[in-house]
Amino acid sequence: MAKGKKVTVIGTGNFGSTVAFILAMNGACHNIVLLGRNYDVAKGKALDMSQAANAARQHTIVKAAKGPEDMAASDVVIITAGVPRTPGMSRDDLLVKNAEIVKSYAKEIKEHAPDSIVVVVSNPLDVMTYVALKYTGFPRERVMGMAGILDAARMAHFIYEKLEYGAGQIRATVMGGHGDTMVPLPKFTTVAGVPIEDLLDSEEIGEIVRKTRNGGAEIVNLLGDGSAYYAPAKSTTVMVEAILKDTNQIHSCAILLENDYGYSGVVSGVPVMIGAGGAEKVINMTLKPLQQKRFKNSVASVQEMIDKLHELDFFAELREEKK
Ligand SMILES: NC(=O)C1=CN([C@@H]2O[C@H](COP(=O)(O)OP(=O)(O)OC[C@H]3O[C@@H](n4cnc5c(N)ncnc54)[C@H](O)[C@@H]3O)[C@@H](O)[C@H]2O)C=CC1
Ligand SMILES: O=C([O-])CC(=O)C(=O)O
Repeated sequence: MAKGKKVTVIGTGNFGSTVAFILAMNGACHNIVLLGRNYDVAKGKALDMSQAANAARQHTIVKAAKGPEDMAASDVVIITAGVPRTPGMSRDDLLVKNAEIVKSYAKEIKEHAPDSIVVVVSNPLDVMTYVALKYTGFPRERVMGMAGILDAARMAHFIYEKLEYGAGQIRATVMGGHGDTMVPLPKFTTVAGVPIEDLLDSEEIGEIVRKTRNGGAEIVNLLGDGSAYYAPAKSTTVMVEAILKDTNQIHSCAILLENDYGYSGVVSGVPVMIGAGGAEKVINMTLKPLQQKRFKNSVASVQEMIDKLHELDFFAELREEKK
């Protein structure tokens, strides 16, 4: 257990509750704070999770926040508040509504947990990470979005479905934005070190890439009234534990690009070394021309949404602050 460590989870819906529950079950930290819109619901869930931690022989304490000030001294703050999509919608359709929600919480984090590392999960993920970055004013190392670990886990699942062996040994890589233009990278994907191109033909790999891109929508269509949360929550705890335990592991995360892969000023998913300081280093891999083209396309779709927010004068408050 990371002694004395504190994690605040904002949003007590499916994603927020599940991520907090997994952290409590793993004994990843001493204190978890649930900050939701309804105090009684947050308190009920916090009590339930604290009792589960006892059953699991962990001494993590989960508490409900009475207000945003209770996130003070958090090492990590996870933003899960936001509306999920329903069948027929794309993640991008959530842009304006969720940008307002993430902005309001980013301002609270800036005020009450100024030294924390922020992990964003609300969708559309890359733009929400950008919004959190701007409205906390934190350096890029301390504001990351979670998606690449989830998308890679989905790709690994689809590879296993096809191969019927290698479960737990599949290392998939997905870069780019967490949307329809994400970039699964079969060339950087192996099973126990064996490249998947030696195990599957190009048609089979093409099908895996398509299924990975559609992985979130497939679950949205099946659930009918919300989106996936078990794999997303587990993937988020991988990032949070890498921070709390200072592992220096490399994971694909959404981060502000600053002269990375030829881009600056836009958020996208790239391999990042994660440690106690957050995103301590962006790993620049050499992409082939087709991979570069797909990454460019993905970056452009995130940039379009950032531009749309600028058109709506969403960042006006920041201009006022600077004056
Ligand atoms: N990054 C990723 O890979 C993934 C991202 N997501 C995203 O995570 C977010 C949360 O998903 P779920 O927990 O499943 O949804 P949910 O509907 O179960 O919970 C949403 C939470 O946001 C809060 N919320 C909603 N409107 C709010 C408002 N106006 N102000 C303050 N809080 C508000 C709700 O009170 C609730 O706590 C969604 O935006 C979803 O698209 C979901 C899965 C994967
Ligand atoms: O599909 C969605 O809307 C939720 C999400 O981001 C995912 O599960 O990948």
